[in-house]
Amino acid sequence: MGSSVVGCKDCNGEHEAVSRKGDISFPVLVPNMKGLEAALALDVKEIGIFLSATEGFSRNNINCSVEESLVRAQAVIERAREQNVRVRGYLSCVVDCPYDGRTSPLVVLKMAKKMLEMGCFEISLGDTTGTATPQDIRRLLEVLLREIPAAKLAGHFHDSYGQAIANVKEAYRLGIRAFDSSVGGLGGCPYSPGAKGNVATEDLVETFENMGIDTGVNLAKLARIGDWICQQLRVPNGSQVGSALIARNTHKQTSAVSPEWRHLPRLIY
Ligand SMILES: CC(C)(COP(=O)([O-])OP(=O)([O-])OC[C@H]1O[C@@H](n2cnc3c(N)ncnc32)[C@H](O)[C@@H]1OP(=O)([O-])[O-])[C@@H](O)C(=O)NCCC(=O)NCCSC(=O)C[C@@](C)(O)CC(=O)[O-]
Repeated sequence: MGSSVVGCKDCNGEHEAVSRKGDISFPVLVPNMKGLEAALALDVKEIGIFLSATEGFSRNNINCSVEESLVRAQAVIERAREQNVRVRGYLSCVVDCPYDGRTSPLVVLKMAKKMLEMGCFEISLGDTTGTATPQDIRRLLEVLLREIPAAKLAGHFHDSYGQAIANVKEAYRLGIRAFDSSVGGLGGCPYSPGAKGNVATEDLVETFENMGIDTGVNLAKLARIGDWICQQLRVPNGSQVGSALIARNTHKQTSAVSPEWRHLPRLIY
C-alpha cells in the first residue's frame, strides 16, 4: 500500500531506513536508468515505473514525451528483469490531465497494453487529479477489460474531490482486486496542482470490512499510526475514518478520567 521514490532527483534515502520484514514488498518508484541503478544498489526487489497517458503530464512530471518515456521504460524493464526485479507499471492521468484535459479510455488501453507487453506484471491506473467519478471509472474499465484481465490492473485513486472510495467500490464491482492507498491519506503530486493524496488506507480498510471482505489489517492500530505520522509531519489527518476513530478514543479516555460532565445541568434538545 504505497511506495517510495528512490530514484528521483530529490529523493532522500528513505528506502535505506526501512527495515524489511517477511514477505512484505517494499517497491520504489524509478523514473529512469539512473534511478534503477540506485534501487539495485539498495537491493530493491520490486520497482514501479511511472508513465503518463497524456503528453502534458509526461513532460511536466518526467521531462519527456510519452513516446520517449516508453523507450526509457523498455530499457529499465529489461535491466530490472535481468536482475530478477519485478516491475509494476503506474499509468497516470487515466481519466483527466491537469494540462491536457480529459483522457480517452482508448489511449489508456493502448498504453496499458504496451506496458504489459514490455514486462510489467500489473498496471496501476492513476486518477492523478482525483477528479474521476464512478461513472468515469466504469467507462474506462469497460474498455480496458475487453482486452486486459482484471488481475493485471489496479486502482490508484487520489481523493481530491472525495470520490476515491466510491471509485474503489465501482472498480471492485467490475473485478479489480488491487488498490493503492496511503496511511492518513498522505501524498499528492507536485505536478498535479490541487490533487490530494491517495485514498486513505484507513478508509479503504473500513470500507472493505463493511463489505464483508477481510483485510487482515488492525484498523485501530492503523488509525493510531496514521495519526502519529500526520502529527510528525504537521499536516491534517486526511483519513475520515482515522480522524473519527482517534477522536472517539480520545473522548472515551477523557470522559473516563474526568466525569465532571455528570454534574452539568441537563440540556433539553
Ligand atoms: C525523471 C527526472 C529525473 C528527469 O529529470 P531531467 O532533468 O530530465 O534529467 P536529466 O537526465 O536531464 O539529468 C539532469 C540532472 O538530474 C540528475 N538525475 C537524473 N535522473 C536522476 C535520478 N533518477 N536520480 C538522481 N538524479 C538524477 C542527473 O544526474 C543530472 O544531474 P546533474 O548532472 O545536472 O548534476 C525528473 O523529471 C524527476 O525526478 N521526475 C520525477 C518527479 C516525481 O517524483 N514525480 C512524482 C512521482 S509519483 C507519479 O508520478 C504518479 C503516481 C505514481 O503517483 C501515479 C498517479 O497518481 O498518477
